Amino acid sequence: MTTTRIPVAGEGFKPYEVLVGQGLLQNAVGHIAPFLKNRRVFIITDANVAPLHLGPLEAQFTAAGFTVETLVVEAGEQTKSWEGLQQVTDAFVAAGLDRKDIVLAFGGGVIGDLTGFACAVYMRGIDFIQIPTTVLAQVDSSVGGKTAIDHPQGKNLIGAFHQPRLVLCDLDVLTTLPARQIRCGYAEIIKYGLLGDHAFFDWLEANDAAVLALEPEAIRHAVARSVEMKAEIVAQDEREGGKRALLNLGHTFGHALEAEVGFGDLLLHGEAVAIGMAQAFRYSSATGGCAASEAERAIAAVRHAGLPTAMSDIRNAPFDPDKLLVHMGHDKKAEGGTLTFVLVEGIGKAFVAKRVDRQSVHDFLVRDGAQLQDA
Ligand SMILES: NC(=O)c1ccc[n+]([C@@H]2O[C@H](COP(=O)([O-])OP(=O)(O)OC[C@H]3O[C@@H](n4cnc5c(N)ncnc54)[C@H](O)[C@@H]3O)[C@@H](O)[C@H]2O)c1
Ligand SMILES: O=C(O)C(=O)C[C@@H](O)[C@H](O)[C@H](O)COP(=O)(O)O
Ligand SMILES: [Zn+2]
Repeated sequence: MTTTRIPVAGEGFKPYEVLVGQGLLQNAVGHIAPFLKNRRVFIITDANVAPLHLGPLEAQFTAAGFTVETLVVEAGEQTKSWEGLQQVTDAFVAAGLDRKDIVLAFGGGVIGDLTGFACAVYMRGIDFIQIPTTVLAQVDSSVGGKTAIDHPQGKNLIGAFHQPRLVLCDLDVLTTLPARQIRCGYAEIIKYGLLGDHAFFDWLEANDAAVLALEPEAIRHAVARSVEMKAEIVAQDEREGGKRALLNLGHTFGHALEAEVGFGDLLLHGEAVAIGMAQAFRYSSATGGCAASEAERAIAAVRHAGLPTAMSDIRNAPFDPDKLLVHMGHDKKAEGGTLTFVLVEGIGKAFVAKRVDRQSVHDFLVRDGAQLQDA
């Protein structure tokens, strides 16, 4: 299989490439060495990835004469926190990293977001390279430079835009992922079809089983097409002044659910996005913007992949609509106290809707299964 190279270039940042293919990590030093100014690398990974994949990566750099230092953090969303950030930056200080050093974020989206943010603020900015090891991180979080930690009131509330210098998506590392995590990545993959590429959605409808089974050609196409779409949008609007918000389809609803359950294994990000996308289609259909048949088809495709599509699919449902609305008020797309949502006219036709009526969202949430606290 050949390696696909996708350029990411925009006005406000240094261009970089996303490499997608098999066996990339077997030549990690070859890909990464051109970016190293000091003869050392600092790797951040988590406690699940380390025993599975860290050894060969460290050994390669050591054999090539580089000093390798590694920090292994706890796995899971809870690590995208002030404590997680403190742990990482303390390790940078202890290692004496300087502005010529490069950090490797070796893990899923949690590691990429946390490492990227630590690199954005340490010494006011040092370089990092993304080596995403989950489907979700390969198709989405490793590309585009959004880095952050969570706040109890809202997802990714403390963060920075900080682009990586290179992204290495080695499809081979995905084979050790649990099925639930592959499905989470699929949620962000189908998001691209739903927001702006009907042909990709059609292809996914026909090939979801092959993608979820990580069949080589299917997963390669799914990752490459997703990255291509993200790169195209980020190139036009790195700081989310307009079009980039489309990548947030399902996230205003989904992030509120994640915050409400307290950011943990009960509801993973991809699952929250899956429910959120279904809600965006149902809300758009209920308010007359999208044909019911389109909404049904979109939601059926998400459900067919084994993803949740309703709040009642979450174990500790029901949710209080007022509490969800408080979280939505902390969404980064909100403006002057008004809510912004990504809504749809149909499959592949998402748009940004500003000043969405709060009461209509409240009523929708109740119809969609949220329950008033005193009811
Ligand atoms: N920055 C962005 O643009 C962006 C985009 C989408 C999502 N995100 C963020 O990404 C995070 C979710 O990322 P995620 O789904 O990758 O979660 P994650 O980083 O928690 O990884 C999921 C799980 O898989 C394990 N894992 C990782 N690689 C593995 C492998 N190869 N084999 C076996 N296990 C492995 C991890 O240890 C973890 O338990 C969320 O915090 C979300 O907000 C950010
Ligand atoms: O890259 C983007 O832009 C996205 O919105 C991608 C999302 O999948 C991702 O979850 C992102 O972290 C959400 O950003 P936020 O600004 O809503 O926190
Ligand atoms: Zn997301």
